[in-house]
Amino acid sequence: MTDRDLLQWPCARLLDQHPYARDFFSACGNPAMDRQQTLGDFLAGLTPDRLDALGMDRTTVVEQFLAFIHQMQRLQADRDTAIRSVTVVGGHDKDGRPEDLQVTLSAGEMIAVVGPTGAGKSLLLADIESLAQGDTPSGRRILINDRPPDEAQRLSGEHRLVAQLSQNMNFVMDLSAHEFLSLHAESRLVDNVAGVVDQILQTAVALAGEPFDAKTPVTALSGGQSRALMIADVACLSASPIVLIDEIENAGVDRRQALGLLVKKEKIVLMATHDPLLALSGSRRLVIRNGGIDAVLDTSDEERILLQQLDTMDARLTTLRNRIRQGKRLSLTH
Ligand SMILES: Nc1ncnc2c1ncn2[C@@H]1O[C@H](COP(=O)(O)OP(=O)(O)OP(=O)(O)O)[C@@H](O)[C@H]1O
Repeated sequence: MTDRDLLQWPCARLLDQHPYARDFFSACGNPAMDRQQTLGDFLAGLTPDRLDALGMDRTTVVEQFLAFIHQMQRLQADRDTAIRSVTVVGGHDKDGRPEDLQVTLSAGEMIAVVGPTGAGKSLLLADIESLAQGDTPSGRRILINDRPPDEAQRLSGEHRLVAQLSQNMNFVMDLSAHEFLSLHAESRLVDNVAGVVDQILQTAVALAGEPFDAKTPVTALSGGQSRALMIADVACLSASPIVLIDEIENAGVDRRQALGLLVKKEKIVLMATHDPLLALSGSRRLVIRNGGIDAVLDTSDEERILLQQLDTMDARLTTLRNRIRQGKRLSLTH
């Protein structure tokens, strides 16, 4: 069916199948409607006064109506495909022994990925990023909302499911932070580009150890500032529901605040880290050994109490770090 076929539908059928069309009619001032009349006849019958009030000619009203229905259908389709869960179906470890488990991660959850160097943490993140289907060295399969992703989801560039924040961040464009974010916001077709850009900048400055100006070229940002900018960008602008973070501890950002931001946006956050503060902030941690998920540890009550103590220690360390940065002396009391 083409959009234009809608014009032949009786209004009753239209309202039944597209109830939101009522909003459009009420914007037209709810003119009297015969439910058996076709939509085309109804729109053709709008009086010149009504068209004047709408500020559109007859052709534009029809185009606007069809565009409105199309947009609403797209929004609904996006909502229906919202990511509620990601499931990792075990493959095998480096020796080919079966990885006999299935782990489901839910929206709004932060999960740490831990294990010694070379254990296979990055490969697990890469498996999720590529929505592996038994076609990577681990043989794992990834399910989205309990089902294998369709080919379009795997290949789509427009609706990327996964955003990856890697340790090495190199900007190659010579733009200011403000110009860079504006370009991104425009490409995402957001309504209020200036407002969104301001929000990202404020968040990034709050996250970064060292504040920076919107006019700073992105190539002049420090490692920590770049990461802060990208975390704020992913949280505020990216539609990707899954965020993979490969180590964050040396980034010089307020790390827990950064994670809280992503989790609040109902994203699924997976992070390779050995920092106890971050690992215990998650609901669970996946322990990787010899290429396989060896255990899934829930954060225990005792660990949550420990996390509060770590928070206090971290706050003290941050104060000391700031005093060092400001060239001050340290003392036993502050
Ligand atoms: N299940 C597996 N089967 C076969 N090869 C694997 C498996 N898991 C990991 N590998 C391989 O082992 C190597 C090390 O893995 P990876 O880089 O993921 O480790 P890592 O834990 O991220 O290491 P680091 O902490 O040093 O970054 C890679 O070449 C990876 O492809």
